[in-house]
Amino acid sequence: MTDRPLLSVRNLEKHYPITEGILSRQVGAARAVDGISFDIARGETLGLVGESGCGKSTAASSIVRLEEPTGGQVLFDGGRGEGPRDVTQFDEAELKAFRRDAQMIFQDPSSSLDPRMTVGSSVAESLAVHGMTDRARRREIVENLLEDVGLSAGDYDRYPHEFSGGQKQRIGLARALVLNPELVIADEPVSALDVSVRAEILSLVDRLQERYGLSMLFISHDMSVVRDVCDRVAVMYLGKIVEIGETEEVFSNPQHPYTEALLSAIPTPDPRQRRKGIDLTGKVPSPVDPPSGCRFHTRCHRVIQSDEYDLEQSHWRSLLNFRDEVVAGAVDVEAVRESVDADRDNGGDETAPDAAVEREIRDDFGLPDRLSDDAAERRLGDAFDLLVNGAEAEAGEALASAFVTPCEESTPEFTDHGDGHRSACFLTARDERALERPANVER
Ligand SMILES: Nc1ncnc2c1ncn2[C@@H]1O[C@H](COP(=O)(O)OP(=O)(O)OP(=O)(O)O)[C@@H](O)[C@H]1O
Repeated sequence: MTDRPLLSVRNLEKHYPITEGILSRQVGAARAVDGISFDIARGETLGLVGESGCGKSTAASSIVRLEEPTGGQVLFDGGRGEGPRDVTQFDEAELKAFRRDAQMIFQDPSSSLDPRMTVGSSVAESLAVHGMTDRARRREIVENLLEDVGLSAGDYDRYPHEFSGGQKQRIGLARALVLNPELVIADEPVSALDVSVRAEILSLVDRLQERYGLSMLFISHDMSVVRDVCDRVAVMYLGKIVEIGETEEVFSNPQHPYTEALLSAIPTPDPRQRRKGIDLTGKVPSPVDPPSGCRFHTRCHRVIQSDEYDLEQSHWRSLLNFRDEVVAGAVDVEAVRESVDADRDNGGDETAPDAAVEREIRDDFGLPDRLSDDAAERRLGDAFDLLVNGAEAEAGEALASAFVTPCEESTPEFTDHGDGHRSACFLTARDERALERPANVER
């Protein structure tokens, strides 16, 4: 036994080429996993959480090389006493041996079960593939394992269709454990299951992890699931890890606004415990053209204000949303004008005055009729004058030069909060710097 982690992922990257034309010329790349690093200790469960599309599954399949990583290292320090070795450099034979030590569990257990094979033979199959020729011994191991996962030895000869979703996932667990792996990567193992059986499967995973001394990478989009089974959690957003730390610490003291937003989405029976309405609207942007700087800045409720202004935070967020939509040419002023006209029911001869159109657009974006900061209001007003007069591109330029957040200008580095808790956000970096200053220096 050593103190070295079982798995060390270093700057792992998976960029999918985007090609065009009959010659499949590469015109870009989807940076699904864009330089992530973490360790998993022996016997530890690390959760990898984030919304759909953040790159969690791609990270998992790149670690076990179901997909070929395009960069970085995956150092595995398995029990063969050879020390940490880089999975990304393994040849076929080494990869086969590694895949015995590192098993995956998927969201849909049916996908890995052959409907024409008894579940016992399905579970026993990999024993045969890896050289166990004694059929009776194989059967004995599998029958014991079926009992370990809460099924019975008698289930050996039954077929997948005879089992419920939860039972099939138990079979999935048995299949993953049959070769006595050191690492299990579980990709959303309970997401496809009825809520009523999720807790059972999660507590089974927890029990098996302890009993078999497994290290686990547990992938989920659901923070509440992660809390139950993980020692530490890594929060992933658009190909990057934005926060990592011990589960209790991350849950009680989240440092990254994205973590905060994910936590606020957990339903709690006690409304007093609910975190204040953080609106995680919209989808994760495309990894083909991720936002500059901090990738979360386009959705962040704490996006940092420019020093020039002092606005209510929600108005600053709205201003940036408005700016981005105008720059993207996505604000249809004429459609707004028509709808204002229709509402006024003025017979259609008179078009809505610009002021009414502006009010409607402000309303759509959650912008007040007048911003509290005079300088910001002046610049917003100027942009509206251009916009309602059909000069959309100029309005976009005016907004883009007037309203800029430091979050989009450079990429935040990790700040260390102690005990391995780290987050990559300018806000926390700024707070830490402020704390380091002597007390007599004004913040
Ligand atoms: N073969 C591919 N080619 C191009 N882009 C891809 C490919 N596979 C995945 N992606 C993109 O990579 C991003 C990450 O996808 P991934 O499935 O890893 O996310 P996820 O967090 O696991 O989400 P989900 O839970 O929905 O699977 C997505 O934007 C996805 O569209």
